[in-house]
Amino acid sequence: MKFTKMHGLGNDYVYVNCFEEKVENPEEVAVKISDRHFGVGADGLILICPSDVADVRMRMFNSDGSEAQMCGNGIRCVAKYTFDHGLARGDSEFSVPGQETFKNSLRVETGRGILKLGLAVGDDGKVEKVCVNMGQPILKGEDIPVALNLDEVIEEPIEVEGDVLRMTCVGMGNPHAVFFVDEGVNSIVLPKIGPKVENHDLFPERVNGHWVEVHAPDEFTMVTWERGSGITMACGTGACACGVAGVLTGKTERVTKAHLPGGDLELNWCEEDNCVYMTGPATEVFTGEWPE
Ligand SMILES: N[C@@H](CCC[C@H](N)C(=O)O)C(=O)O
Repeated sequence: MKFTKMHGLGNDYVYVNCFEEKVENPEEVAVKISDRHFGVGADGLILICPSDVADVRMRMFNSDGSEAQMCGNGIRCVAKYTFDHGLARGDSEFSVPGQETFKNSLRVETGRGILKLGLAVGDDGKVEKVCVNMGQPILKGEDIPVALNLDEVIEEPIEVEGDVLRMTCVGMGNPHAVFFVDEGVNSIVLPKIGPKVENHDLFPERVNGHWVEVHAPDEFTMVTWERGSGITMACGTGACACGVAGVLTGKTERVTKAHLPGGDLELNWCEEDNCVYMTGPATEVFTGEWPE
């Protein structure tokens, strides 16, 4: 099986072009191929497949083999692969209301529907940066899902190992719980608290957990424990959820820069269409062949 290793801000996945390859058991392959000692090493597996309704369809599997609805860093890499490898031409325009216009765009079918993306193409004809319309955030408790019968889950208490924390929950197709911390994100012991939050009874489908330090209304730093993959260097859907949580709690403005361990993302929860726009890089690292 031919594969391509790609990353978005260090959130790395093994990508398989399913226009050419067939992956019989992606859940099992994801676990084996993601292993950093016995496999290729990645946060998971992403399949780029033909679609009847969009340019391509993506399926993403965490390193524990679970399938997630969406991956923000992954979709930027899917767009780069699709354009750079000629799977689609992407020759129509894409614009962010009242902001940038991109000459090239793509439509990607995901577990949360069809998402549109604008491509910034460099002088070498390859995609350098991608802006994704991540859709409208999901705020109702049961839709995220969180086991709380609330229209919005803002600064609600959650007990973790005897401590009562305050969480704001946002769905970006997949579920996110955001914790604002005053004492800096380095004070968070992710391997200890991450699994407790991910598997807490309040989250029927588990959850991605993020800890956020706000520096200014337009700037924050975040660290992440991802559902199904643990600590990652970046989480795109998570950054969008943190941007939305910042607005809901009155801590940030709608346009923000998120600092993640692997680099920065630009976020815009646009008032005009209620959609979240996320802009960041996508990088191809190497190609290889997996024997199984
Ligand atoms: N790294 C991703 C999110 C991947 C899926 C997540 N772990 C989940 O299970 O929901 C991103 O960049 O959004």
